Amino acid sequence: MDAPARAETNTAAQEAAPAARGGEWRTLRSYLRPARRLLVGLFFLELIAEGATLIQPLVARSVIEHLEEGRSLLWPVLMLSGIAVVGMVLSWLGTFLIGRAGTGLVRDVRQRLVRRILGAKVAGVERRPVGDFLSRVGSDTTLLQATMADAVVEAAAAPIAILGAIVLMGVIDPVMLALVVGLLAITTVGERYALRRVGEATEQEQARVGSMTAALQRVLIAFRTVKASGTERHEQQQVGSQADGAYRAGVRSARAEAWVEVIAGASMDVTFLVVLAVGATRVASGELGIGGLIAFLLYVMYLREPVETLFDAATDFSEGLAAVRRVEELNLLPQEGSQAVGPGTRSLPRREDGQLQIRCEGVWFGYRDRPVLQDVSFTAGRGLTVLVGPSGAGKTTLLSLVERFADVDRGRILLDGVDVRELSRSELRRRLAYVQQEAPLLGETVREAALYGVPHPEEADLDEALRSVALDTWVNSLPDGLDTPVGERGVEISGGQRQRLAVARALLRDADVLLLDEATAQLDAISERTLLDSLAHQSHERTVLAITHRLSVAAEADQLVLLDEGRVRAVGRHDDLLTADSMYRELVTAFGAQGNGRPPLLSPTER
Ligand SMILES: Nc1ncnc2c1ncn2[C@@H]1O[C@H](COP(=O)(O)OP(=O)(O)OP(=O)(O)O)[C@@H](O)[C@H]1O
Repeated sequence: MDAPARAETNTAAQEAAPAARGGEWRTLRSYLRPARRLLVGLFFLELIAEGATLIQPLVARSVIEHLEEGRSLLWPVLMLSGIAVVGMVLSWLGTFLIGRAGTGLVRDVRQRLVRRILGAKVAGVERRPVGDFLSRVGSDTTLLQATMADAVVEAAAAPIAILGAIVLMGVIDPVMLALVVGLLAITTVGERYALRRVGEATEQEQARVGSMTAALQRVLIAFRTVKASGTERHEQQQVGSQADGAYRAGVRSARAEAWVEVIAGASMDVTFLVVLAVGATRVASGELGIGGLIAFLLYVMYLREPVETLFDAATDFSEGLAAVRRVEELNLLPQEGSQAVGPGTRSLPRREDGQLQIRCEGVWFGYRDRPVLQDVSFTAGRGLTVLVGPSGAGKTTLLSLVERFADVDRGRILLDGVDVRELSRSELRRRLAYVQQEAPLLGETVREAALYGVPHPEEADLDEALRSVALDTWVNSLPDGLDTPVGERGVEISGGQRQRLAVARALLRDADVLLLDEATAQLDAISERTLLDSLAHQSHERTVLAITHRLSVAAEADQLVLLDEGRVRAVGRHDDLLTADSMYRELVTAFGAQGNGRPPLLSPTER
């Protein structure tokens, strides 16, 4: 296997592995780093709130002692009220700030993920189902919010609150304290087991949600095909079975969470009853005052909250770490990087005549270990060069290599003598305009779609580009003209109009090279003719490299490159190939037989 192919396989293996397993805590810390000041502030706020609650039992003991001694209750009652008010204010502030920190954390993680996805290599992104990205960026990050900020602050403050209570309980009665600590320790063992189950089930649930989103996405993209094929029920079962899988994992998670809750609650209830029973005997034997017993019981009740907080935080962490693992897998997507490979970045001088020569020299390329292009060599200069050949011959792959969506395994692709790998990707892509096979539209209106990625949009250029793809009349007929919405996937316009709009966008980019991957495939014969005339005109000023199965385009070309099973079979003009190459003749005959509404490319005698 070639080195680049091996590198790609290795990266894929890395990705497939549970990416950040074991390193989740480090990752989590990196997520929290930007909010660390706020989190530290919240931690102290939490401590003050806990402190205020901690002294309540002592004040309560003092109320009882005041009552026993017949003294005024004014000060103790005022103190209790003051503590309650401070507690409420701090509680509001803490809840709000924790919520804000959580939302901020999710925003940061989402923005980082989107940056990583957009910077990733094309192969890495196209290998995954789209829905999988959506669920990781959407629902997994939401899970992080519920978990992290709350859990981090509260889990950090709770042990201190527990410690404070334990110290004060020790002051009141060390024997009963030993009892309480022993009981709490026993319950921790069961809780740890249940928590591990929560983490596993949550990860499975999120993975199933990802698969469900991906399945639904596929259905929505091919909605008409699904309807026309009558496969609604089948698809419903497919998506439904993923939803069912998520449900079953969710139930497992809920069961484990319920156990955590029960263990937390039971440990406190049992502790309270044991303290009450043992405390009563100690009061009876005079080892403890009644005020002391009441204060101790209040501390046991007080302990319930931080102990439950700790248990909840542990559950949240288990869920959150499962989300971290899934989010981190996307963060490991191999990145393109903007820099050129090799000794240094070169740049292409702007040419006055605005066209660049593309030269392929002995290009080899394979997906994993399967060769797709083999020793491909040809030169495309000013004018229209058309790549033709049977399906799967490697035409789209060749354009991908010019755009550097992937790099050649062997050989070189040169732009005006400069290896494309020695150019930064941004410089390279600035000089190219590319229309991909499906011609998807980005932008909400006709104007936005046409100007997408156009560096210096000018209204006059826009009008001209629309005219040259014969869309001007259509745009004028729209209710809001250029500002008419075109729908999420451009479904409110026809396939042909969408392709023409994509070509207009490519023309507007004013690039030196136009790369068109079946850009006329969805046009009717008359529209195709118009677009071809326009392209022929454009190609006097540019280098156009176009793929087509329509040989009406090929006949217009300055040069044809016939690819077959990844190899260049013939290069020349339509007439030359017609006489010299039997495969080309067969393709032309087959095309003529389909009837494209134009004069036949072969005369009856040639056939
Ligand atoms: N991302 C990929 N991973 C693995 N194999 C791929 C990938 N993309 C394309 N191939 C394979 O590479 C070969 C060439 O594909 P390519 O799309 O370049 O052909 P093409 O000539 O453009 O075909 P068509 O005319 O049908 O669009 C095909 O056998 C295809 O299955």
